[in-house]
Amino acid sequence: MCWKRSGARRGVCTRQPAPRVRFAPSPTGFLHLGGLRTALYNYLFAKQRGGAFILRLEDTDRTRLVPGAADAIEDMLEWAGIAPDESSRRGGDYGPYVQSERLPLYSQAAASLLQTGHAYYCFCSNQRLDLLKREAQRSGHVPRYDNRCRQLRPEQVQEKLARGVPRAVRFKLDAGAEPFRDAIFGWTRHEVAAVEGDPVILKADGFPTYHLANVVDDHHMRVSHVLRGSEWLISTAKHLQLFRALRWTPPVYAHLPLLLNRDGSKLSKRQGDIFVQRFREQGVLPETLLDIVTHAGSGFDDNRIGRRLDELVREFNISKVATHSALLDLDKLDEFNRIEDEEKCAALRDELRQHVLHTHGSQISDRAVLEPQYIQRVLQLRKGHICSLRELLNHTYAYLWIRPRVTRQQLQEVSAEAENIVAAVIRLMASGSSIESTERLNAELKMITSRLNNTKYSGVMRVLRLALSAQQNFCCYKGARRQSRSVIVEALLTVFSSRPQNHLLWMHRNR
Ligand SMILES: Nc1ncnc2c1ncn2[C@@H]1O[C@H](COP(=O)(O)OP(=O)(O)OP(=O)(O)O)[C@@H](O)[C@H]1O
Repeated sequence: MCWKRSGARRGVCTRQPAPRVRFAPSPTGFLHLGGLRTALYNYLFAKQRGGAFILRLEDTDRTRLVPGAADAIEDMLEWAGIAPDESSRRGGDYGPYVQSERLPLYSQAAASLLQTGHAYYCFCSNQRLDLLKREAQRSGHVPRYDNRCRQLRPEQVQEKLARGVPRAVRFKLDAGAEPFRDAIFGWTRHEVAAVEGDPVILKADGFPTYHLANVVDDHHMRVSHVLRGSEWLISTAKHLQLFRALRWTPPVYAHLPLLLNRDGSKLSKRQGDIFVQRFREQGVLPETLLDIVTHAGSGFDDNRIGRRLDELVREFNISKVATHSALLDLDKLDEFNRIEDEEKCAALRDELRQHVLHTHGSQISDRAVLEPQYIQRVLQLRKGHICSLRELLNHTYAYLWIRPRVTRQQLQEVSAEAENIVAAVIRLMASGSSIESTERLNAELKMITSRLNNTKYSGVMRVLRLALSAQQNFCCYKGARRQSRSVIVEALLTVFSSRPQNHLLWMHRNR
């Protein structure tokens, strides 16, 4: 392999075929940040080598299915910019991409294992299995199946089958353990038969368990590399035994460290506050979430933030993925969540438009604020200042979308020259001068100030601030309460350059 970890035998780096990697969540809940990171690393690994990123839904645990979760998982991958190349939505040559639609493949594999003597029918009732479990717990042992049905003679099996006794299929675990080399954890060895009873691979309802379905699908979908959470490391010995028994070549395994909550517990679907969807609803930017999850872990030469997706693809280095789990630091969210470049702004336009419509809908009298150029302008001017799109919807920024309610009297209370200031600015706008930069606008406003009697630049700013926003102060971003003139100039510039019917003009006509 070209990406051997240190300690592994150095081999000749031969050209590898493009990898096929899969992200295989169960739709038992929505995508959370831990799942997002595992999906991202699969994506990065595939894209870096010109391979395919596959989404396979593991929905064999029918009791825990959450309606809508399957679609929502793919929606969130798309939103994060890491859409799969193959999935049930996108299609592909190796479908179906949902396990419940692949049942015949699992029955065939189970039948083949039964035939070659690697599996057997288990007729044990749930009551017996419960009893075993309770006895083990009472005596302080880890519960495990006692492999009783392994000992059934062929005629006993036939008799039970003929009577229609409910049965599962169990895989015969080999004693002993062959080591295998995990691409992240290095050489690993686990004597699974010493601690576990023979696992069920096909349940009485005809559905496979995770172990069989995983192996069968990875084989038939030609998955070359499995990058999954490290909670599966211990099961890998079992999966390799299944591959061997079925005479199939296993994929390369790479177990990724888990993302943990502050209290050290694994992020899980049962914890709504870390759902990707939740962050999206709060207006958090997709790039920010990718930053957060990559920053928490490892896999890069350095831990800088603000990488674009193509940079993540280029810079991802699987040999740098650590084996220890990482704590998720959501306090970093603000730091990460800045709109940094124009490319990202463009992608966010539609989303912001939806948010604006949703928040201010009926109050919007000036439809030009919904035009892409205007929204783009707002994003460009606010980039670097806001932490999330949602901030652009709170009252501080309402002036960007709806007309502020300010009366002539209120303006006059701020300055006796209010009337003249507004009139001069409106003349400037009407003159058709192209004012594209804050510097230029600043200069013009200073010029206006110099023509007024007894009014300082700060007085002009106060009037304009009130006229534009109905606010005495601008609080421009979380944690930084500023009354900065440049903010007023910027706001004015936004209104100036992109809104045909701007507030000042409107006020002038309707006072
Ligand atoms: N906290 C986590 N950190 C990193 N990867 C994770 C984390 N949780 C799950 N994964 C990985 O994401 C993939 C999809 O996981 P899955 O859909 O089973 O989510 P889950 O949170 O483990 O589910 P559940 O909470 O129901 O156990 C798996 O490869 C899994 O190992």
